[in-house]
Order: sequence, then structure tokens, then C-alpha cells
Amino acid sequence: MKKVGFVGWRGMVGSVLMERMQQEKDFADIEPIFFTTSQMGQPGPDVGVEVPPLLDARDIASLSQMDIIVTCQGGDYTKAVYPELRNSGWDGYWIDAASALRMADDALIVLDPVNLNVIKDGIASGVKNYIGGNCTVSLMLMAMGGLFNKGLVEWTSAMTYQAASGAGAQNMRELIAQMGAIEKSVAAELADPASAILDIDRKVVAAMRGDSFPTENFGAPLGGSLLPWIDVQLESGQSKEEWKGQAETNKILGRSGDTLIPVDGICVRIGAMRCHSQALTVKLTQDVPLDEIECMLAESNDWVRVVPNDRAVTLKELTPAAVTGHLHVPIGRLRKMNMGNQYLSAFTVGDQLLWGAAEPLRRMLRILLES
Ligand SMILES: NC(=O)C1=CN([C@@H]2O[C@H](COP(=O)(O)OP(=O)(O)OC[C@H]3O[C@@H](n4cnc5c(N)ncnc54)[C@H](OP(=O)(O)O)[C@@H]3O)[C@@H](O)[C@H]2O)C=CC1
Ligand SMILES: N[C@@H](CC(=O)OP(=O)(O)O)C(=O)O
Repeated sequence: MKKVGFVGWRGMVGSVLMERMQQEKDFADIEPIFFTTSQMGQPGPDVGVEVPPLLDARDIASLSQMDIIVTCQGGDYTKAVYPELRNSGWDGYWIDAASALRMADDALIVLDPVNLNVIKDGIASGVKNYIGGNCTVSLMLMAMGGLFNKGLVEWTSAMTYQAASGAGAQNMRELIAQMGAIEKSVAAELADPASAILDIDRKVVAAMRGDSFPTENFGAPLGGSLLPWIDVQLESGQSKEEWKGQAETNKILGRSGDTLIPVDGICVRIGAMRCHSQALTVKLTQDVPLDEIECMLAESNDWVRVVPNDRAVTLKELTPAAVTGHLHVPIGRLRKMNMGNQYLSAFTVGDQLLWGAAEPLRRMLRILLES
């Protein structure tokens, strides 16, 4: 059995990965070894098979015993440990959730329901680094892969509504604390049906702008508001999150140069917990009837679900509250736009810790074990 080392398994993304691996009984097919940056020597997690005590995630000698390393520890860890490990002569497979190596020439971005051909070519040609994509990009492609892979997308604009979880566990807590602080600031008025709504509104805004409002992690109020900037600022005027849309989409699809598909938009943080949503405008390469588009989308993988463009069904099935914790990726609000028959609108929602982070890594491990 292959020795598989896990780093970052107790973080938020890592915990979701552990849960999914247990659900799919993946641990039965490997010899798992768990690493840590802070709890060396403590017992490993209960994953249904015996595991040795935790090893030091910075110890190159221990890491280099692994056939495969799966890390959800983050980019700083990757940047610190990966080069040293490779320089030591380690030739194993590196599977990583962090963005640090995504655009490297010797790495592929993995999303097998969309790019299994690219992954298989990579394995055959000796690629050793398989990196999970940005959550927004992966979720967009899980929903829209049918049209991209049929060459029907000339360009797309993705306007995103991204959940707090994308910024980390502390940010999820802060969002809830912000919502709690808002409620607390007007609890008495809410209990009184005769209180004036504009007084409530004034008090809410005062609370959100007050010094005691919890904003250490987001840097601004998110609950009751939104943040139209995610990640660092680039010279192009894009945020780094927006830049990833085109760069990663095309790398996943194995496109570059003349075949590159323009992707752009504005990435916005909203007060959802762990589902990213996106409003897409697609310029099609040709006028394809809507029913054919719906069929292509629905047939492209086992997880995408086309939601009819109907108000009641949309509000039941196409929201973060409905989708959180599920692997399926719904896409709806599909219609041709006023701009013309080659312009399609769509809205999609997906759990950013499942297909957005952990699931592509879990499946990449299986692909390597079965190859
Ligand atoms: N959050 C997201 O949406 C996405 C994140 N990623 C990537 O995954 C990386 C990890 O993200 P995320 O899982 O959110 O990070 P976390 O902050 O949840 O976990 C990272 C590490 O922090 C350490 N840690 C310290 N205290 C605790 C604690 N109380 N509970 C759990 N872990 C603790 C653990 O390392 P140790 O055991 O060594 O102490 C853990 O592996 C990111 O940096 C990013 O590169 C990728 C896609 C999406
Ligand atoms: N940036 C994403 C989360 C993330 O971790 O992205 P990446 O894996 O590309 O760094 C968000 O904030 O929603």
C-alpha cells in the first residue's frame, strides 16, 4: 500500500477532506501518516484505521518517506517546505490545496470531472504536482464545464457572491459575531411591533460603524453589508481573486495562446457561510437553443444540476442555504439575454469547501492510487 502523508488535516479544508475520505472509505486503500506543525508526538486522528503518532511536518527526512503527500496547510507551508523536499531528491506526488504552485509549469490544476484528460496526460508524462484550483473557478467549471468543453464559450463574465469560509475559519466566526452584534443593537426595538423601522435602521448602521463592531478579520462590516474586493490589488485594477478567473480556468482546460478564453468579473464577499455563488454572462460561440444548452450542462458530469428558470424552484434549490454541505452544483436562471441569442445568463451555487477545495484533492489521490 502507498504511504500517504497528510499535512493540514485538522484545519477547515483538511477536516472536510478527512470527512469525505472516511465517507468514501479511502483510508482502507492507503497507509496514512499524519503530520503537524504544532502537535508532534500526539496521537493521530481517528480515521478508522490505526495511525502512528503525529510527525513533524517540517522534517524533510520523514516527509521524504511518503509516496504521496496531500497538504491543506496553506501557501506559506508549501513555499517553505516544498522546494527543500524536492531539492532533497524526493520524487513522490504532491497534492496541494494552496495556490502557491498552481501556475507553475511543472504543476497541473486538478478538477477531474472537467479535465480528466489533462490529468491523465500529466500522469503519463511524469507530472508530480497536482494542485486544487481556486474555489470560485472550480465551482464555475463544475457548473459550466459542459459548455466550455464543447467549445461554446467565446468569453464569460463571472460576478461572484463569495462566502466567509473562503477567508478562513476566523472569518466565519466573525461574520456570525457581526450578525449577533447587529441583532443585539436593536433587540428591544425588534420586540416592539410598534417601533419605527427607520429608527431601527439608524441604530443598526450606528452599531456597524461603531468601534466595538467586530472587524479584526474582514477589516470592515460584512454582516448587513458586502465587500467588493477579495485578496490583494493588482496593477491591472483586478483583485487577485478576479485575476485567477481567467488564468486558472484556461490552465484547467489546457488552453493557452490563441485558444485562451477571456474570463473576467468582479469578486464580492457576501454574508454567506460556505457557499460561493456566481452570476455568469456568457457570450456563446454560436446561437444554441436553450433546451440544448440545458442538456449539455446537465450531462457534463454527475454533480451539476440544472434548475429550471422558475421562481419557486430557484428559491428552493439555488441558494447557499440549500446547497451547503452538498456535493451537487446547481446552475439555473438560464435564459438568453436582451443583448442577443448568443448571450446566455446563468447563476450557480456551490459548497466552496467540497468541490471548491477538498473534493478535487480527494479524487486526485484516488486517480493516482488507481493509475
Ligand atoms: N478556506 C478555503 O476556502 C480554502 C483554502 N485553501 C487552502 O487551504 C489552506 C488552509 O485553509 P484552512 O483549512 O481554511 O486553514 P485553517 O486555518 O483552518 O488550518 C490550517 C492549519 O492551522 C493549524 N491550526 C492551528 N490551530 C488550529 C485549530 N484550533 N483548529 C484547526 N487547525 C488549527 C493546523 O495545523 P497544525 O495541525 O499543523 O497545527 C491546520 O492545519 C489555505 O491556506 C489555502 O491555501 C484552498 C481552497 C479554499
Ligand atoms: N480566495 C478564496 C479562497 C481561497 O483560498 O482561494 P485560493 O485557494 O485561490 O487561495 C476566497 O476568498 O473565497
